[in-house]
Amino acid sequence: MDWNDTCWDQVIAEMIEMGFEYSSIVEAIKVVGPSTPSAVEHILNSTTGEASTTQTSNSDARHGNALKERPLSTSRLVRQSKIFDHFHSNDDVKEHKEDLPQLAIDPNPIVLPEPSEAQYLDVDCDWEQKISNLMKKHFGFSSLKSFQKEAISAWIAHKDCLVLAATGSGKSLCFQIPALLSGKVVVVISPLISLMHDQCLKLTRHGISACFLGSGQPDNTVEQKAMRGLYSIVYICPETVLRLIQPLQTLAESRGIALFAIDEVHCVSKWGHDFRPDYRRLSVLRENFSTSKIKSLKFDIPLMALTATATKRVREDILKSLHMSKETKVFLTSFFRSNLRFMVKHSQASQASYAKDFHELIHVYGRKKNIDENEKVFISDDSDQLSNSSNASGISDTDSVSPDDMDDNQDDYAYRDVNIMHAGNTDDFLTEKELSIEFLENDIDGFQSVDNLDVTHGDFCVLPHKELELSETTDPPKKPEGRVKILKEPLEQGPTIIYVPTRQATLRIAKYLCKFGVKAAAYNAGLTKLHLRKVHKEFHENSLEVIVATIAFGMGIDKSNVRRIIHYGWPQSLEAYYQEAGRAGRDGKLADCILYANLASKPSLLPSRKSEAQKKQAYIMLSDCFRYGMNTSCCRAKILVEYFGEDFSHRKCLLCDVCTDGPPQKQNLKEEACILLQTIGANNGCSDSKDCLYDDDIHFDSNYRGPRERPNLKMLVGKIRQQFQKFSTTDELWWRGLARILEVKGYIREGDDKTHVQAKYPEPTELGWEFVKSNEEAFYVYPEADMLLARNLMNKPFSSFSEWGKGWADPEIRRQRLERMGVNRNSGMVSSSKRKRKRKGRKVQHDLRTSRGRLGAKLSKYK
Ligand SMILES: Nc1ncnc2c1ncn2[C@@H]1O[C@H](COP(=O)(O)OP(=O)(O)OP(=O)(O)O)[C@@H](O)[C@H]1O
Ligand SMILES: [Mg+2]
Repeated sequence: MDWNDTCWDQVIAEMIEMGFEYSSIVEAIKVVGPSTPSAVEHILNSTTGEASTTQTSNSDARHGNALKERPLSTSRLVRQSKIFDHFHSNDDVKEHKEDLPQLAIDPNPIVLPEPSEAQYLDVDCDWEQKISNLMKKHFGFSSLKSFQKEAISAWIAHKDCLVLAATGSGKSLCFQIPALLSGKVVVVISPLISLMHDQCLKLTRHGISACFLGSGQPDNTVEQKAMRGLYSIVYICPETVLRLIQPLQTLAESRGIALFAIDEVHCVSKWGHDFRPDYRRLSVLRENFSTSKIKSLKFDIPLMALTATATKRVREDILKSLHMSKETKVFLTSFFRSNLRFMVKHSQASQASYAKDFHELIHVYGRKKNIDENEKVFISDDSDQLSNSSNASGISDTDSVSPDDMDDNQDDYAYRDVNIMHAGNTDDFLTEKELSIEFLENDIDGFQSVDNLDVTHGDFCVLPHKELELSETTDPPKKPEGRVKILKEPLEQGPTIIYVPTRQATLRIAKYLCKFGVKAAAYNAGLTKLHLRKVHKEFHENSLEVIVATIAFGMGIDKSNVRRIIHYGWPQSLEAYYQEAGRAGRDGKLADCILYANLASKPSLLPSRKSEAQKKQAYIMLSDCFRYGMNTSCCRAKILVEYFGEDFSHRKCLLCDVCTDGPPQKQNLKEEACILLQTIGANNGCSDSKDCLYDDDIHFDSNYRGPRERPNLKMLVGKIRQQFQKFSTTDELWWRGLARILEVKGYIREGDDKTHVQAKYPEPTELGWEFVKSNEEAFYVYPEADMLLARNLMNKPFSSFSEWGKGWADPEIRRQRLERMGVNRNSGMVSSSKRKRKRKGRKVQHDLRTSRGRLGAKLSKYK
């Protein structure tokens, strides 16, 4: 035989993993040669479907019942074998060894406890050692992290489990190991095709057969093969699972399904940051893969749900929505990532601020000042495609914003990529082959020479985080030596991901960086899949330095050495922010997570088709994010992990900007707080405010009926400026910050029936009035980011608002302004829809005037 041994070994190893018998494999290879697909086809299509069974029975005699009950033919439905049926006994392996000395067979064959024992599995049992060997063989590391151990124990005990562990902590291993251990198929439900690609590539590289099914998989033979049990791990998008229930049931009865893993399971919940309605329908898994539905099953097929970002409410929703068992084990690990350095920086986050904000990046990566023609290709071709694709779908990045989705400020919003999988028809440039799993598998050749693709397997605890346990009262905190050393160390080399809210921004920033010799590329769902795949590949190969992406890039993407995650513009939630920031520093080394946001402007909700309840929730999440940005006094990592319900009360990260720069000086704002509360009360017709000093200069309808007629914060600040000389040049921004502090203290609340990122139509609470009346002299607080910003603005001759505040004394100016604000002396405030109509009318008039003007100018030429 002239085939070389390595080839043989590889094919045999792959096929044993798929669940085929050694003897059948050898027979098949003798006929078709050492090619896995051909050998698989041969076995499955062979008229001796029985042949394999016959051989199986021969080998059964040698291997015992365990192997006998592993079916190879889909036509033969047998009872679901136990998980342990698939572990080889020592004898089995010895026999294999004798037959095939060259084959790298696990020297420590797996012997698992009896199923009865497994119900109460002791983690010190031998199975851990077996897993360790498998891990060493496939992944190059040998010990499970404790949450992985627990999740696998739950699976062995046939229990459902919910795994909540930090980004990059190794959740995938929890469902990969069951595939290796049991010889059955693990079905992984995953939301993004890019993520499925990524994981399949990695698994294949580690010698584990895997495929993905879904809209991005044009090769329909892959689906058939998967349903016949030819892949150990099958990634499926939720829509496809719903379509494939029946074939999956057949698979469960033939080769067997070890587990349904629902990755990124926060997508199930409406209260999460990335709700996908199809995920919610995954309760079909419990209904259709239970002992009551499939008679040959002895246990319901376990569900394993995994995510890095789920609040308590989301967790509860997941358990309920997926109909997970009442005995579901919930494994919660720390969300804290001790090597991530969080920072927030004020920026317009627009083209005007690129030079200032990307100065450092250019310094790190840039090589030249002139545009290199080669580097232009990263973006130039696709910018045309982008405009085509967005026009074709009728969505322009900025046009699709609905005014209803806006809060006061309308800064960074636009159409946002929702899901690369649903991104429309951008496949035109891709051949079928290029999207097939075979192509993906071939792709790994390109990766093999790249050291860095294979992530290092560092735990995140490499930084001395024990030292983080500090007393909050130490002010300034004592910085332990280990941490100080880390702070002084420069960031190691590695790529950067910049997250932006719009597709246009991806292109603009990538282009800008390329100009300075940075190897940058844009990534958004409007670009062709060809481009996206190229970006992925180059990112993994380390030939790209910066990726400028929308949310389409990243979820679950595992690259060890990402050194910076920059968010350029407000994220929509802390869940999304932490999920994206979690791409950084997976090697355990120091990495930066910087949020550049316009701290002078409230973030807006991006347009989407959300129900009222969802929109309300989205505003709450946006508000949390806004407050994270405004915070100046609390460790950022603490805010983030506590957001997910973790107790971090006596700890600080000592890396973030707040920990390192320290909070600003506390200020006594008793007077200002009382004035604000009383002004609010006076304008809310509140009886407690009768003894206030302010006459109601802006006459709102005294018979106002509903909360919508309340003055908003901006107007209230106008009143304060007008009535108090000492505050006449203060900035609205500053008062906005104070109002937020009062809201957090419970002194004011939202008077509107809508949810806003902070109280927009504030009204005082009982507690607020008590505070005003109290004899407490002082009200010391840390000024928030917008207050500090306003203070800087006030150092200038006039801030925009102080200019605005100045004219209020003049009755005519006041009248005009009130009119512009939509306040009618007789009827109170006009409704927002009236205001909108008015604005529209004004715009039409303006357009008419300008076109008339232009026409006039043209005509005048001919006079
Ligand atoms: N027990 C372990 N020991 C060492 N490294 C591990 C271990 N388990 C997993 N890893 C490594 O951790 C890295 C991250 O794993 P994985 O992609 O599963 O993270 P994740 O928790 O799914 O993250 P995300 O939430 O971002 O999807 C992988 O490169 C993996 O090889
Ligand atoms: Mg993952």
